[in-house]
Amino acid sequence: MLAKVAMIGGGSWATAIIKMLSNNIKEKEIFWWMRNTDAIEHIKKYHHNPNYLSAAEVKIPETNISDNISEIISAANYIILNVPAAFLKETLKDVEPEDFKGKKIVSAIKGIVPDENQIIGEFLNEKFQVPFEDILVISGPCHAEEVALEKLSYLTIASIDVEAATYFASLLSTRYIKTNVSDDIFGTEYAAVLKNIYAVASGICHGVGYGDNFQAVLISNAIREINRFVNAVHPISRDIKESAYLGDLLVTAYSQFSRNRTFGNMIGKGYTVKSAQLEMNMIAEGYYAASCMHVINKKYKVDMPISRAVYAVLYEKHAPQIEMALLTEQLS
Ligand SMILES: NC(=O)C1=CN([C@@H]2O[C@H](COP(=O)(O)OP(=O)(O)OC[C@H]3O[C@@H](n4cnc5c(N)ncnc54)[C@H](OP(=O)(O)O)[C@@H]3O)[C@@H](O)[C@H]2O)C=CC1
Ligand SMILES: O=C(CO)COP(=O)(O)O
Repeated sequence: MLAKVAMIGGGSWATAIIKMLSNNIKEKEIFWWMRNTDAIEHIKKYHHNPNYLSAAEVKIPETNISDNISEIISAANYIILNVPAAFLKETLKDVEPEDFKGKKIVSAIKGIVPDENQIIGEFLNEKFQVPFEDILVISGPCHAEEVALEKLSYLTIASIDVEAATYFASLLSTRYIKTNVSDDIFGTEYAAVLKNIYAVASGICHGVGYGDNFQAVLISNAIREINRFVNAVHPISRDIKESAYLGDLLVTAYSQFSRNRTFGNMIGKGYTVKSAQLEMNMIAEGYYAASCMHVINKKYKVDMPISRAVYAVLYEKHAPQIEMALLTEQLS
């Protein structure tokens, strides 16, 4: 059966995945939903997304592109959700559980749905009755900007249905994209959410003046926090050093392209949350995740000093300089 893939979202990661899908040689039909009608007209006319990855001139092929989400979802059998988690409920407000029935729903989102405090898989399962077997997750250390430049990158596709994950991975692989497959949807999602908080921490530390030596200690502690948390939520045998976990943490904490690190750096330098968000024009998921994880961890009570420190800076207005100094006393 010919794969029909729908992309829901019009940001940088959506644009990068559209590029992968269109550079991949397997025959497929691509459908694309975004809310911005001016961008839709621009893409139809000039084959570039005017607002995201525009500097790299990512070429968009002839695509079925529309702002009618129901039409786009009904046309496809693989639906990639790719808006920041904070906007997922609004994006899917006119979508019914019936619309997702019999389709594979792929989350490319690395975030938690606010208010619900659920990872995307749990949210889809509870609100749209999508069986867990029909949920796929795209993760791994991979910035959209490097995809645009065709720099070698590795993605992990996770699903309980490993055969579906393997097939979907085969639609993404290209000369510059290699893929791994995993069955750990819960660990993969939570690790991707948490690394955004640690990338914010990394940026804050850089912003207040800590150097590479401390950064290495921070990230060594961060991977242990991730390990403790995913083991508490979903205790299976996994190697936390795999690229979907440790690799994603490293790239987000260190890369010049990371939205979360950039956001944290501004906070460390004294910007308010509002002004940092306005300056960026892109979404740092770690900001929302810090609050959601604070709530979720009330249930699990995992020791997470870095996550707690980021929450204190972003939501309790603690001074970054003081909060990070207190944190240094808790790391080893
Ligand atoms: N960028 C990357 O390298 C990677 C991102 N991800 C994940 O992909 C997901 C999407 O992020 P990314 O593509 O980077 O996002 P961007 O910051 O590039 O784009 C933001 C997106 O959010 C939309 N948006 C902004 N405000 C609203 C709103 N109020 N209501 C509805 N939609 C809104 C924008 O639409 P509009 O343009 O119309 O304003 C745009 O589509 C995130 O979960 C991220 O963690 C995962 C791996 C890599
Ligand atoms: O998940 C990512 C890279 O793997 C993207 O991280 P940022 O949102 O911080 O850029």
